[in-house]
Order: sequence, then C-alpha cells, then structure tokens
Amino acid sequence: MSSFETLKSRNAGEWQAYREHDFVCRLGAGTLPEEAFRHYLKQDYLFLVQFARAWGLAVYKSRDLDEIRQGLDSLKAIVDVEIGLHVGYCAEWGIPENALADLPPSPATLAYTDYVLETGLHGDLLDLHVALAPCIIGYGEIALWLKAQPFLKTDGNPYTAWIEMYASPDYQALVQSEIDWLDGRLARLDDAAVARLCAIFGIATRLEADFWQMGLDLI
Ligand SMILES: Cc1ncc(CO)c(N)n1
Repeated sequence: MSSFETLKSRNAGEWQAYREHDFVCRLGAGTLPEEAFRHYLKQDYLFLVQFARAWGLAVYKSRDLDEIRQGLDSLKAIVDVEIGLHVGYCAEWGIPENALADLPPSPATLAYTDYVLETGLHGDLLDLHVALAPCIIGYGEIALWLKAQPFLKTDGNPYTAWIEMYASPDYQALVQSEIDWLDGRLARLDDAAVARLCAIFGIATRLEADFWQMGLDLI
C-alpha cells in the first residue's frame, strides 16, 4: 500500500539533497550570509503569493464541499496569517513592504511556482497536493532535522526564529494533516498512478532544492 513515505523513499536522493542543502545547514549553523537570507526572504514573499493562488486552484479543483473547505482554510491561513507574518518578518530584516510588491521573480522562483500551478491546472487535486507536498511537509521536516543536528547553533543564531516557526506545534500539526490526507489518497491507487505521482514529487523536490540554491547564488 502506498503512502506519503512511498513518494519520499522513491525520491530519496532528491529528498536528502533538499533537506540537507548547504543553505539549510548554514541556517542551522548560523553561518549563512545575511544577504543570502534577505534574498531568500524576498523571493519567498513572491512564492507565498503564488502559493495562495495554488490553494485557490485547489478550491476550484475540489469535487465536494469538504474539499472546498479544506482548500479555503489553507487559502485563508496563507492570506490572513502567513503572508502577514512574512511581511512583518521581512521588516525585521530591514526589507520594507513596498520593496516586496514589485520585486522581479528569480528564475528559480518562477520555475517552482509555474511548475506547481501548471501541475494543478492540468491534473487533479491530488496532483496539485503532491506538487505542494515538498513545500508544506518539507519545511516541517527540515526544521525538526536541523534541531537534531550537532552543528545547530542556538545561542545568537539570527535564524533561530525561522527554524522555530517551522518546528512549532502549529506548523507541525499542518504537516501531519497534509501527510494524513496524502496517505488516505495514495492508499487507493494502483502502481502506475503512484509512479506518476512519484515523478511529480521528485520534480517539485528538485525545484525546492533549486530555491535554496538561489539564496546562495543571489540571483
Ligand atoms: C519555497 C518555500 N517552500 C515552502 C515554504 C513553506 O511554506 C515556503 N515558505 N517557501
């Protein structure tokens, strides 16, 4: 029987490269250049706006009211809470809101957001969730992974608030509900359908790793 674990284990190399990317390790060690983090934060604002659209698409791709409610809850959480927190967080890092609005997206941002939206547009609700899984579930796993690493710097690490946000019980509960939803859907599929979804998951995971790399390359 397939589950979220199947998507991960069949893309083990991609998943590890994403979770343990140099950008992530340097965040944990507190050695990431602040310019790299600022660049990442700005591009992540653009990502979150497209992420909100992806949940709008999930509402449209829904087949019943329960699915509509689930998509709507996620859309509202992003628009009302997450983007607001992100704008506040950017301000603390010296990036004013008006610097975010007409920012040009980096190629890595475009590649990732276009892939998610394109996958959802042409596929069904499960395709869209699988394309979003590395992002929703990955950040939760990355935060917990970092907290278990011997190189983690806790005192005076400027990135502690970021790590704690994704390690928080609130975020972890969101991760668990996404895993549960995916497990329920994946359990019913035949091998060919699972193989197709593994391919989507692998591409989305690689594009997430490219998003980290973009932070280091400052483009
Ligand atoms: C690129 C990216 N992936 C995932 C998340 C988690 O919401 C985020 N904020 N940004």
